[in-house]
Order: sequence, then structure tokens, then C-alpha cells
Amino acid sequence: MTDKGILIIGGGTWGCSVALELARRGFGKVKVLDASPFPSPIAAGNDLNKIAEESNEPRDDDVNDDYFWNKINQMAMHAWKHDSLFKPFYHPTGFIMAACGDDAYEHCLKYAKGEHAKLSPLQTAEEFRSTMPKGVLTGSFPGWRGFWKDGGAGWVFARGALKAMHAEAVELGVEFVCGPSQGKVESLLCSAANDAVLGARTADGQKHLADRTILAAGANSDLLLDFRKQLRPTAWTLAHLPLSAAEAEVYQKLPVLYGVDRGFFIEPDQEKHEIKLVDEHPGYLHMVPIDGRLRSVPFAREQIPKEAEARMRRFLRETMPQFEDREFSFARICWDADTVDRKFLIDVHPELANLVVAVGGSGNGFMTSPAIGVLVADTLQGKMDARLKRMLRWRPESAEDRDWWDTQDRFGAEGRLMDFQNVQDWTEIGATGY
Ligand SMILES: Cc1cc2nc3c(=O)[nH]c(=O)nc-3n(C[C@H](O)[C@H](O)[C@H](O)COP(=O)(O)OP(=O)(O)OC[C@H]3O[C@@H](n4cnc5c(N)ncnc54)[C@H](O)[C@@H]3O)c2cc1C
Repeated sequence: MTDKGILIIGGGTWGCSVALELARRGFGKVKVLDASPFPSPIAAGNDLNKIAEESNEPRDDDVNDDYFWNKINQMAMHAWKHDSLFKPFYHPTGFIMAACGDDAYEHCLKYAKGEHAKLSPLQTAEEFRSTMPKGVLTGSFPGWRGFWKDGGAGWVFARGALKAMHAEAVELGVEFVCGPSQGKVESLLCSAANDAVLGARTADGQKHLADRTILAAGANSDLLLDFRKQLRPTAWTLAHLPLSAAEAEVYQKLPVLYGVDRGFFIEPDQEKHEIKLVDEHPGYLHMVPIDGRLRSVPFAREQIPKEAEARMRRFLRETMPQFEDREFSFARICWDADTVDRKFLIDVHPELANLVVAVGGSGNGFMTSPAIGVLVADTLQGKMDARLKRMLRWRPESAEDRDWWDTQDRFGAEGRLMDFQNVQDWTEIGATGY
């Protein structure tokens, strides 16, 4: 190594986790580039809250999938429960997984079968209502069936954790260069032989040289490197439902209600008393022709399609009809990058020396974020758990015949991926000053 240090592209969820862990391990010169002032309004992790769930203990005889999730969740949960930085943000209020359609309910049954913690079955509206204080769930829950995990799961205050990771990283000496000119990476800097990455070039024309470069720009990473179809930028839709301070008093310490084919909500935040709603569906792509082939290209928008709003209102009608007609205070589309098998992609690039990729959150990358920094730092130091390393590896062979329209075990809406190119009507919800 020379003294050019380590460059992290992307100061969102994973970039901050990596910066923090490298600083904690004593890496001296770490610089993070981000295209927006911190916290980036397009970062998936710059959000009120995210679902978090404790997993089973990983075992050597677990099948690969179980080993992967159990191991990474265990690493992350250790931090949410014991690391003084993360601990204040974890709220284990419980978790309800339920569904209306038969295929989605099958998914719930599979979840219940694999879960070691005690679950209570929920089959009637009365049983659903009994999971929260009286007057919260007043809906008739037509066709809903599911399971309630009363503890060992809940939610994390996402923006709080993101800011805390950033603050400690800065305190430990990490440099953040953020903004649409000085922080936005336009391209990787490659060696003349195109066999090594030397750093990155930002929109202001500056070259940022580094000994090692870590690409962690979320869904936008796909625009900076040829991932050979391993990443599919996919978007979901979220909105905020404002409550009065008095109402918020009642809607406290609620389990997360997650309808696999309907949507989910998480209790109101402390500051603005807003409930976050997400409607569930397999996702939106934004297919654009680039170099003769169609690719999903992320864009930012602080509105959602009206069809997504209608789905959220149906979800409210079925669960909390008292809010069905209440105006939303904020909405946006939110991008993540899906790998083919929805396992993360964290590896040294096999052909470009000095490049590490840390991408592919696949809808699960926030609760696991404390583990991401550890995995990337282990990758740099060549000491990652061998079994995890195989599963997190650069694996273009898995994407050769990739079907961009694969629902990847997700349900809701019409049961298929949608394309923003076909969306005509968007909401006009007033922004609340993110
Ligand atoms: C609607 C929604 C709900 C979700 N819910 C959950 C949940 O409940 N639980 C859970 O665990 N996970 C959840 N996830 C997934 C989780 O949020 C993501 O997997 C995770 O945040 C991904 O982190 P990231 O760092 O890869 O991307 P991000 O957090 O999006 O960060 C990417 C960063 O890169 C920056 N960037 C982009 N382009 C450039 C560039 N050219 N140059 C420099 N910087 C750039 C951006 O500004 C941003 O700061 C959800 C995701 C979505 C979309």
C-alpha cells in the first residue's frame, strides 16, 4: 500500500457502515464520496425506519441460504443489541407477517416453519386487532391470515443509525466529500491496461486516487461498473401518514404489521409523529435502452405513482380505516439493487485489481448494515468466513440468463414487476423538508 488510502464510493447505508468499521479498525486514510449532502435524500437508508428481525442461531449443518441469513443477521443483531452506537435505535416491538392471497400465505407458512421463536397464529380480524392497543387496528382484515412474533423483532430508527455511523466515522478521522459536483462519481479511474482501479473521478473533474476503492453506491452502482447483470435496480414506494401528538401517544410500541401482498406500517416516529407506509409489490423497474439493451436505471422522485397510493389506501382500509382518507405528508420512490438470489455481493473484483464491490442490498440491507462494514473490512484483510465468502462472491454465472421481470419471491399489486415508463399519474404530495 502507498499512502493514498481507501476510497469509498457512496456514503449511504453501506458506505457509512464500511467507513465506520475501517475507522474503528484503525485504517488511517479513508475518504467517502457521495453525490448528495449527507444524509443523501436518495439513500435507501435515509428513512424513518426499517424492519429488523432476529434470526435463528447459525449452524454448520444449515443449508446455504439459512446459514447466510442466520450468520449475517446474528452479526448485525449483536450490534443492534450490544454496540452502544447502534443499541438506541433498535425497537423490538414484535412483528406480524401475514397475507391475503394463497401464494403469499404459503410464503408465511414457510416462514413460520423455519422460525425457531414462538409464533402465534392469526386467523380472524379479532386476533389481528388483539396484537395492538384497542382502537389501533379497527379494520375487518378481509382474507388476512398470518403469524405474530411478540419480541425478537421490530424496527430500527434508520436515519438515526445512519447519522450515528456517519458521526462516529467523522470523529475517527474519515473524510466525507459530498455534493452533486465534488462528491458525485462519474467514473472509476482505471489503469492504462484496464486491469486495476486507481480511484474515481467526480463531476467537478477531480481525480481521487486510492490504493483500494470500495464501490458502495447502492442501486446507482450499476451505472459505474459492468456488473454483468448481477444487479437489478428496483424501486419501491413509501409514504408518511401524519398523526397529531395526541394520536401518536396511543400508537406507541406497536409490532410491525407486514402484509406480504399488501404492505406494511411502522409506528409513528418521535419527532414528527408520522407513520411510514410501504405498499408491497414485486417492485418497479425503469427500463431504458443503453448500448442496444434495456436496463433499469434509477432516478429520484419525491412522489409516488397514484396506483401505489391507491394500494396504500386499500391497506389502510383493511387494517386502520380511520386513516383511509387522511392526506399523506411525504412520499418518495426508493431504490435498492437486487441480486439474482437476493444474497449480497461483497467481493474483490476478479479482473480489476484494488476494487471491492459492496452492493446488492436486495431489500434486506438495512437491518444487516452493521455487519456490512465488518464483512468488507474482513474482505480487505483477507479473513472473511470461508462459507460466507463463497456466497457473497462475484458470480456473473448466476445472472447469465437473468429474467429482469422475475418477481424474486415477492407478492402484491398485480403480482408482477412494473415499469415506471408506463406510469402516467403521480401524486402531488407536499414535501415535509427531508
Ligand atoms: C422502500 C424500501 C424499504 C426497505 N425496507 C427495508 C427494511 O425494512 N429492512 C431492511 O433491512 N432493509 C430494507 N430495505 C433495504 C435497505 O434499505 C437497503 O438494502 C440498504 O439501505 C442499501 O444500502 P446501500 O448503501 O447499498 O444504498 P443506499 O443507502 O441507497 O446508499 C447509496 C448511496 O450512494 C450514493 N450515490 C449514488 N450514486 C452515486 C455516485 N455516482 N457517486 C457518489 N455517490 C453516489 C447515494 O447518494 C447514497 O447515499 C428497504 C429498501 C427500500 C427501497
